[in-house]
Amino acid sequence: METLVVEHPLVAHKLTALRDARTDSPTFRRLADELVTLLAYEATRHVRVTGVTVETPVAKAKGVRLAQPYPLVVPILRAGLGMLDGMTRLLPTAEVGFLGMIRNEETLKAETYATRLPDDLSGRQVYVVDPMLATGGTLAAAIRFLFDRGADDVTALCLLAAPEGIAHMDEAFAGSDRPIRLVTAALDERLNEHGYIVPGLGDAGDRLYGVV
Ligand SMILES: O=P(O)(O)OC[C@H]1O[C@H](OP(=O)(O)OP(=O)(O)O)[C@H](O)[C@@H]1O
Ligand SMILES: O=c1cc[nH]c(=O)[nH]1
Ligand SMILES: [Mg+2]
Repeated sequence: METLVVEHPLVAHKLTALRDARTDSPTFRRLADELVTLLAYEATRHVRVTGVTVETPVAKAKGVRLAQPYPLVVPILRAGLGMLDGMTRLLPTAEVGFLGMIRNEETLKAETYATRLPDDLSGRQVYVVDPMLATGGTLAAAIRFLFDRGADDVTALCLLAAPEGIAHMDEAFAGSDRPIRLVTAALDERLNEHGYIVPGLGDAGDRLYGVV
């Protein structure tokens, strides 16, 4: 997996405020949204475009527009929903599919409880959004699901990643001929004994939407 840690003072500033345990849910949601916009700029560097010519008021100009089929954005519920609006603001013509997944907090295995995606993703470029890459079990299962439906190019955007999760992804997709990219605002130190990212930001879903 090709990993990009976005190093930018505004990203670092917003991420620091996001990590702060005193940050309330409304502020957390706003910061997550703003961070996605900054990450999406880097994450869409490989978005497929096609050449076009337009007429300016002065002359013809060569340019590009997004190629069809348009990209698919897939938030992993629940926490990934906090990154959806920021992504579609930058890619307004993208379609949106949904994957509901929850990590069993005892086994740390990901369980899928909802899927709402096109059956055929052949030739589709997909952007998966989920704030946390911890053990990597959730993201690996999500990408397997997308590959099974034919997706041929996947970029994951997350706010925080753990080295263990990246290693898991590299192992799970070793030898895959389909590109997988990860764009993250930070690579943290490690996981703790409960599978939480350290220093992390706690449970992203709970901080966005409240404890369930
Ligand atoms: O890399 P992993 O070890 O699989 O963990 C990461 C997953 O955990 C969190 O979701 P969670 O299961 O808490 O669900 P939620 O979004 O409903 O809170 C997070 O949003 C990821 O989906
Ligand atoms: O640190 C973590 C790990 C998994 N899921 C979260 O929300 N936070
Ligand atoms: Mg959670």
